[in-house]
Amino acid sequence: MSSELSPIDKAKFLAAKRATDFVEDGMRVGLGTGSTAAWMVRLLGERVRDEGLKISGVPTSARTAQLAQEVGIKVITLDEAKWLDLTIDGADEVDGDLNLIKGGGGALLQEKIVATASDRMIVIADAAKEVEALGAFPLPIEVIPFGWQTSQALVEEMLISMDVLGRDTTLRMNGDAPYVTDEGNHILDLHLNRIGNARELALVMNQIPGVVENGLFIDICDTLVIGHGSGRVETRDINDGTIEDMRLDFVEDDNLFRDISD
Ligand SMILES: O=C[C@H](O)[C@H](O)[C@H](O)COP(=O)(O)O
Repeated sequence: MSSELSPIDKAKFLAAKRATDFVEDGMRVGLGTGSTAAWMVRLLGERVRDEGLKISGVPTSARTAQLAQEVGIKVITLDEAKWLDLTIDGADEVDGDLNLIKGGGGALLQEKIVATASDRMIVIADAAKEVEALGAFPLPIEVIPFGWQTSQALVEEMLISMDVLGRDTTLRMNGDAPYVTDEGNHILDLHLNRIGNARELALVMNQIPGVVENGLFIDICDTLVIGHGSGRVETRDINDGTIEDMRLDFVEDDNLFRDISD
């Protein structure tokens, strides 16, 4: 079965596997969204089943909630958890300071709330997600449906006033209809190419009426786990500066690899 996995899927799996080592009995864990995070949820489900690991999971989307329940993780709400020990999530881009673009899968709002309410955020990714400067991946901006075109115009005006080079903004679609997030909102994707000052842009975007949240995660990620198709896994922690470089065996497990599509 593993031979059917592409190197990029192996990389995602291995990053997820290393990150689950940080999960301990009794923890309240934020469960991210996306194809990489889905591996992590499945691996935690294995540990719950095989080792009797006792954790409570706070999912960051309806689809992660469903997967977590399917694999036997106890699911609670953020309000029940109040504060989390750890959140593990994927990312669309990560720079050298561990700042991120997230929201390619539309879950940025819940993801940012959950990650911010955690003692530690671990991001898991394949090596292709590492960039020198954020922005090649379109930046998602979640807007409320009411007056979204006005919000879009205000976003574009703001980009001009900030001298941002790429200013093309598009409404994310789901077939013929606008994409709708779990919170009932829409998403504008900003095609910026390269973001000069991500910190400033993140603050400014959230001042625009109608904007609920943006996909820039600044100073939120503590630890980055990068997987490679070769089996190499790098773990970098921004707080203590540690870097770990290891190799993990890729273990075939039919149960694990079934139904991993997200
Ligand atoms: O909204 C989606 C999330 O931010 C994901 O974590 C992000 O898009 C990465 O997803 P994937 O692991 O599928 O590349």
